[in-house]
Amino acid sequence: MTLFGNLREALKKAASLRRMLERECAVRDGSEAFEPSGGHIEFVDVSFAYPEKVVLENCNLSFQSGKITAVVGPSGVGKSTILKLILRAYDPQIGLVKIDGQDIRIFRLQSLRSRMAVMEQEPRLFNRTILENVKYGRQGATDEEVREACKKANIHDCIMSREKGYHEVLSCAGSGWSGGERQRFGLARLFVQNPDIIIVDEGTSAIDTETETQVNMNLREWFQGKTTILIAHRLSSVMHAHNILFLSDNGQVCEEGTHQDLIARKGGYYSLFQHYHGNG
Ligand SMILES: Nc1ncnc2c1ncn2[C@@H]1O[C@H](COP(=O)(O)OP(=O)(O)OP(=O)(O)O)[C@@H](O)[C@H]1O
Repeated sequence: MTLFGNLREALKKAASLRRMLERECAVRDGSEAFEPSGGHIEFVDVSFAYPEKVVLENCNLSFQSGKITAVVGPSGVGKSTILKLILRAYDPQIGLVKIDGQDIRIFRLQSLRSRMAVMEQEPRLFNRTILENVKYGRQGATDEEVREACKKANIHDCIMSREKGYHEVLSCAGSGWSGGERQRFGLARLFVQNPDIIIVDEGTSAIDTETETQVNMNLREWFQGKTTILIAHRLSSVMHAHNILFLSDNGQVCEEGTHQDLIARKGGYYSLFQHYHGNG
């Protein structure tokens, strides 16, 4: 590309980012406290476009309360956009996102987001003690709650084997701890927060495949009874979901069911799975 071509592209991106930020400010705060009763999430006839691109058109989705739903589909189909709409980074131009039957726009943003968590597979760490890093999940959490969360996240013994235990100060990069261990700090933080709705976006994952598979295999156990959305950019893990939504262009659900259902159907999901794994 020529220098002018590059410049034009850069300016286009900057303009698009500015418009996006303007739109983000345009998300209006609601007035009601968010008190989910089950956390059943629905997209009702949702259409959504970024300034230069229509992503979802008349999209209808259902995420059952207390279950793991995986969202799968080709790259660029709108998987991450779906989670941005649930978190209200944006509002759809047409249609509704509902939780337990209520339009999520009525809720205070802070209240809504405090009951949801995006599981960060490479969590942000702070130059503070382990105790403080985990307490970041919920203001006011006690030391005992942190310890319980770390036990559940299977990192307690590892912390206790260190000289300063929970008082060891972490570096922002978490140096001296493995990717899997850092991921477990994030998990402990999430247990402390105890949200009703959990979003796992594999796109943010910088961990190795083995750790990732381990994480996804444990989702059922860790988040039993919580509405969990697994945005699956790769297919290594969706077998463990209670339901899989396989999306085609513009967010249409073209196949839905368990991994076994969709493999037996020998449709688009099956082909994608074959493509990644060589055999079904
Ligand atoms: N902020 C944005 N502004 C403009 N277009 C965007 C923006 N974010 C995403 N897009 C475009 O919208 C489409 C859907 O993006 P999204 O990230 O939701 O897809 P995805 O299914 O999660 O993709 P992948 O599996 O590759 O991560 C893509 O074509 C993407 O280029």
